[in-house]
Amino acid sequence: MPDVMIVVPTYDEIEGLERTVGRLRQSVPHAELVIIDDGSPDGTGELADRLAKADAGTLVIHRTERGYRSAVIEGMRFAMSRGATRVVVTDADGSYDADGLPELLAVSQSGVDLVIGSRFVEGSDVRNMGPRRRWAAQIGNAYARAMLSTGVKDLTSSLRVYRTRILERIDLDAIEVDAYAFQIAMAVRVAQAGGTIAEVPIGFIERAVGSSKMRVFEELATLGAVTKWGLSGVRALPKPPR
Ligand SMILES: Nc1nc2c(ncn2[C@@H]2O[C@H](COP(=O)(O)OP(=O)(O)O[C@H]3O[C@H](CO)[C@@H](O)[C@H](O)[C@@H]3O)[C@@H](O)[C@H]2O)c(=O)[nH]1
Repeated sequence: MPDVMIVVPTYDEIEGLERTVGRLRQSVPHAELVIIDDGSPDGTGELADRLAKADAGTLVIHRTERGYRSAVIEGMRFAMSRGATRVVVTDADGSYDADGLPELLAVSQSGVDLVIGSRFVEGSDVRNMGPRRRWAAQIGNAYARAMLSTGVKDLTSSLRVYRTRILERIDLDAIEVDAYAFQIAMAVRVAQAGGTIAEVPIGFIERAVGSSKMRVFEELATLGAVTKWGLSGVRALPKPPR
């Protein structure tokens, strides 16, 4: 029974997947890793099968539906069904530095319900992020912080460690937003469920292989969702970590 399950959603990530999985498995060898692939046309699913065949700690779920949010939620549920106490979620392109994961897990082990690998706190090391994406992320995060009255600096980071005890208290089916807004919604839900949240600085290098699946409308949809939540009184005031 794994204590930690790493969830890696994939769609057309054939170029970077093997390296990313290798680095994650090396960084946290005691964890299991599950790739959730949505029938990628580029053969990512077949590559995932080969990686799983070569390594008992790597697993694959093939889906016929498509979507980041539903893939991550499926991975979370799979982790819970296998008895994991912590779920790591990260991207397949290797942009979030796997070397930082043990530190995130140590903070999680100390009892924090959601540990965010943060690009925007002191000590983080962000490279190659073009000005448009950097500004979109920073302005979006500043807006969300103000609207939701939270001090969390990187609400949209997708390198996270959740304790399953907090996921069990969240109605995952009730989350309707996807992409960046999904990341923010999860932080809000953790806070509303009484969970603690901490940020840990990480290394981040903007993807060098493959391409982003998120579209500009996702950024606009995120601003719309944050505005709606903020105006209706939703707050993401996490309990400070003990
Ligand atoms: N299974 C599955 N995986 C998907 C899908 N869409 C995207 N993914 C996977 O989800 C991860 C993130 O998608 P990207 O396309 O790399 O997103 P991004 O635009 O680079 O945005 C990333 O950074 C943001 C913060 O700046 C994050 O908020 C966002 O979640 C993501 O990590 C990648 O591993 C990608 O293959 C999908 O429909 N299905």
